[in-house]
Amino acid sequence: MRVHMGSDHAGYELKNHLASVLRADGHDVVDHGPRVFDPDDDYPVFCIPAALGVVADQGSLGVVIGGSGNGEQIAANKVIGVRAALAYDVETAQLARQHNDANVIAIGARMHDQDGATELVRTFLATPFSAQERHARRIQQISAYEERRGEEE
Ligand SMILES: O=C(CO)[C@H](O)[C@H](O)COP(=O)(O)O
Repeated sequence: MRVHMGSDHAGYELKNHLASVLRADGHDVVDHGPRVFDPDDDYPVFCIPAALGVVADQGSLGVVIGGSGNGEQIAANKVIGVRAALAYDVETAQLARQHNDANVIAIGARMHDQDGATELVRTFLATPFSAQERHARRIQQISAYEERRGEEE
């Protein structure tokens, strides 16, 4: 599977670690940066391109990483077609796929050790959407809102 990744300085080390783990697992990783560690860099610069990469690349998934994962999730969710979920344990990583058909996972590098974060990402990538009618219906309601965004409610 192709995996689009982006982070900021706080997620830089974990992003690089995950990129090599996922490549070893057989995934095709596209690294949207940062390419070098800069303690003053900003997550939207890298996480929005990663999210755009997911939307432009059908069947791919995304991983965005920062200190908490919050801003990275917010930035990714501004891209139309992205459903980014902040996963903080294995169950939220699973549910993000099963119930929400999330196409981007956000991870807080300051909240987990490398092995813990790796488990969350592997779980996310390996879990399919349940396709249950009630979940598909709710996702469709979000997509419909996205399409009419800016129009009067
Ligand atoms: O998690 C994040 C956004 O939600 C950022 O990684 C975090 O805010 C960066 O903090 P600092 O610039 O103090 O290292």
